[in-house]
Amino acid sequence: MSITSSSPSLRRVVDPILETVAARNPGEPEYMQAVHEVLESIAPVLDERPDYVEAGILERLVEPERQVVFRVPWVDDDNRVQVSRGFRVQFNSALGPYKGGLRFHSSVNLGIVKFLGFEQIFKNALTAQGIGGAKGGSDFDPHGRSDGEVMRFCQSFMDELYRHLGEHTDIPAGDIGVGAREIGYLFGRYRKIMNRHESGMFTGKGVAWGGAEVRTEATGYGTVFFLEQMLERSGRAIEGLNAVVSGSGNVALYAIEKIQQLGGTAITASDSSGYVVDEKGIDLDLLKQVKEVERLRVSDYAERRPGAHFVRAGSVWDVPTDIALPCATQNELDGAAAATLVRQGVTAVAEGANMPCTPEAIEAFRESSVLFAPGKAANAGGVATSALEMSQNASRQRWSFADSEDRLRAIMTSVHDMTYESSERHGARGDYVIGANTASFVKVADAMLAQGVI
Ligand SMILES: NC(=O)C1=CN([C@@H]2O[C@H](COP(=O)(O)OP(=O)(O)OC[C@H]3O[C@@H](n4cnc5c(N)ncnc54)[C@H](O)[C@@H]3O)[C@@H](O)[C@H]2O)C=CC1
Ligand SMILES: O=C(O)CCC(=O)C(=O)O
Repeated sequence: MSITSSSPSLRRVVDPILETVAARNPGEPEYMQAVHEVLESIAPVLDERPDYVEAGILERLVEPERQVVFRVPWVDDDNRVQVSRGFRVQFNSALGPYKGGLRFHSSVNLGIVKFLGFEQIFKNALTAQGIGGAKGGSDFDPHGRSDGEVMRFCQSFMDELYRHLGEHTDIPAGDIGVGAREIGYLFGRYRKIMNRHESGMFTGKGVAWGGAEVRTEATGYGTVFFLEQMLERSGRAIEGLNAVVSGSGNVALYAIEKIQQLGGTAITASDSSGYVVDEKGIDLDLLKQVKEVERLRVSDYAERRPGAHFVRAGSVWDVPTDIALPCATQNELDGAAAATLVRQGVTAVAEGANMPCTPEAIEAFRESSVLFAPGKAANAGGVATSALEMSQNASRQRWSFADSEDRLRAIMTSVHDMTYESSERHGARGDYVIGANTASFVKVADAMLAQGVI
């Protein structure tokens, strides 16, 4: 269901907003895509709640509360000055302090950060952990850079960003290109500048210095927990099924781990150079060694693993599978790839990455009744566990791995149920896109309504 099938009066509400967003944010197709998806999904809510429209909730939602763009100068190993660009978009704090990751990748620009920040508002609402939405990052790419270069870049990045952060203001975490090493350097610089060990101002920290058990695993595990719930609702289970996974970073690795723990077989992993197929099931220890420790390519995995093969051309979505888990990056699974997956009998798709499926791909899954879990629901386990990290920091407690995993599983079950129930309530049972967008939008809109025009 989309608003395009709804009344002309609703189109009169949404179309001018989409036009304004397009005019105000030229050259930001990913941001437009994210806004379209949400606004086109919430027609049933707007129908019931004209007060949201009258209070200008939509117009306010699509305009970030604050956007910071800044220069990040740093010195490379050849003693040359490099200048990167830094971003933080503090999108919406109606539900709690700004919360969302930092991405370091050459493709990062303001539009990418805005699409991620916009998605984060709704994802964070679904976790029910009292966190607002934000995202940030830089066009600096850590790949191929020495530890010293990464450290100097992170320190310079924090030299500006620190003034916008704080445990009650804005709490960053990792995303593409920002893992344990980068978080260490960023946190260290903040601590030095502020002269205080403010644990709750960053999540994803090392467990020995304020980090939470399971945060590393949480996004991948959470995606699989959501998938498990979705399959269970239709009388199926992960056990015995094959999964095709894209990516080989944080989300992909731990999605693979949980699939294998639940009796499924994850048979692929990928990076920007190509993908590996390993019909016996990915050897996770080897993949972690190659990607996390040695920071090499998936082709190196294939070279060391008997029976696995590396494919440079084509797409990981060409591999026949029961389950597809896009865990790499935005728009990595398009309409043609979706058609191939459907033709080859895919049962369920869960987005570990943010917006990895194009609108055409989502439409193809809907038309074929493939179970489809949108990222803002399926990958909410990462940020939810970040909120658990903040709770532990505030109360100076430490929860065990098992306890933290139980809490993550309970949150993902609740995200699933909330999403499913909202899809039912809005006349689209089992459509998790409608369910996630309507359930989260209502939470944010109610908070904005209660807090007045600010
Ligand atoms: N880390 C987290 O807690 C969360 C991450 N996400 C999303 O999950 C996705 C992956 O993030 P992480 O695993 O954290 O990052 P990462 O940096 O650990 O891994 C990213 C992976 O994607 C691959 N990749 C990047 N660009 C690619 C391209 N153009 N083609 C093919 N592969 C490509 C990289 O090779 C790498 O394997 C992103 O969309 C991110 O926004 C979503 C929720 C939370
Ligand atoms: O853990 C966090 O604060 C943010 C994770 C994130 O960036 C995401 O959910 O996309």
